[in-house]
Amino acid sequence: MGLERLRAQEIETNSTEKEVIDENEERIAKMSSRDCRCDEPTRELQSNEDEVESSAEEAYAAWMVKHPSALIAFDRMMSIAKEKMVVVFLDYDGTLSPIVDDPDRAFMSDSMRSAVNKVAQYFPTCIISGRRRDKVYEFVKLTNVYYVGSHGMDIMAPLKPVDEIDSTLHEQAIKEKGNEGVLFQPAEEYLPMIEEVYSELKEKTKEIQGVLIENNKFCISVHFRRVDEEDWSLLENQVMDTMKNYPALLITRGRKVIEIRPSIKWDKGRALEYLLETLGFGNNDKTLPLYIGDDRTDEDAFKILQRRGQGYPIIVSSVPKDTEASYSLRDPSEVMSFLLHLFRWKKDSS
Ligand SMILES: O=P(O)(O)OC[C@H]1O[C@H](O[C@H]2O[C@H](CO)[C@@H](O)[C@H](O)[C@H]2O)[C@H](O)[C@@H](O)[C@@H]1O
Repeated sequence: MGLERLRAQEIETNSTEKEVIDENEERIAKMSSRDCRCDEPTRELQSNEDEVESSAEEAYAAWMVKHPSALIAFDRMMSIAKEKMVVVFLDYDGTLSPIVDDPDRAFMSDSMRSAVNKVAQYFPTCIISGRRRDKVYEFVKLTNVYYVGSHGMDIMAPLKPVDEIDSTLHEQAIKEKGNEGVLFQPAEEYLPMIEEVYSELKEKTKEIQGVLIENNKFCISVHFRRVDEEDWSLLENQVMDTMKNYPALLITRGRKVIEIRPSIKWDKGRALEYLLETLGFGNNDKTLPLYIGDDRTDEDAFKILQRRGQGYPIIVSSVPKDTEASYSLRDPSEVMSFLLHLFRWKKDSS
């Protein structure tokens, strides 16, 4: 059973990992016994706060019927994986690191880094982020994973194959694409325009307290998490006003962020597909891609997996959300538990 495996794994994990696993285990045990708790007689004097919390929990539980926990369903999910190559795709913000106020301080914990590293020892692993690729590397600092930045528009697969498993196809890809590794930047021609818009936006919004414009190379993030709510519409108007002059760029929304990017038909989903095909993991019968992400842009990747009927799209969310994902994890700590689970599953079976 999944939880037993988590327990057995404690011997090999450090204390922070163990605390996270304990907490998740307790939470999952509660979820599993939720039906019993619903049958308990309602206490007469329940505070409003308790009521709000319990209705939120009920809504979440109802949502989870459609998007079951990937921790609880782990054994079932992996029952088809034995003869296949699992390929792991991970979003960064909100998936490997918690959401924080300052985007420059969205650090990954050492225990999460260790979990990703363990997984990457066994499976080709790729981090796909909206951020610029070098920034994600600065946070993650692992040399055994692939990095994709700018919402899929900046792909770099390293020269050194991830473990021996994918070496033949990977080497072939390197041979075809050149010595620098597999570099693919479908929006290269937009670079000067992105630089121009970045400078204009910085200038235009400089009077608004708390705004942060992040240059993500092929995309721009306009953060308003630290902007006073009463200034949100002013900021929005200024962004829209600037963007009127750039019809070749597209505006999308993320978590307290307005994102600007080239309006080409390319996104995290296309990048996922490109990597699967280019690196030789495209065959449905032989590979099982897992994609874990929390944001709207990750939905593009979820859709691709659904369309291909291949692998598992897993959403990270602690609230019910409209999603194409089949499974869910509540937060980055559950992501870490899932990754350790995956590592242990492979270690045990090899
Ligand atoms: O694709 P991702 O790796 O999830 O990147 C999406 C955006 O993430 C970052 O912004 C978000 O996280 C910040 C740090 O926790 C938070 O302050 C912000 O409000 C969130 O929107 C990143 O800064 C953006 O550039 C990425 O596009």
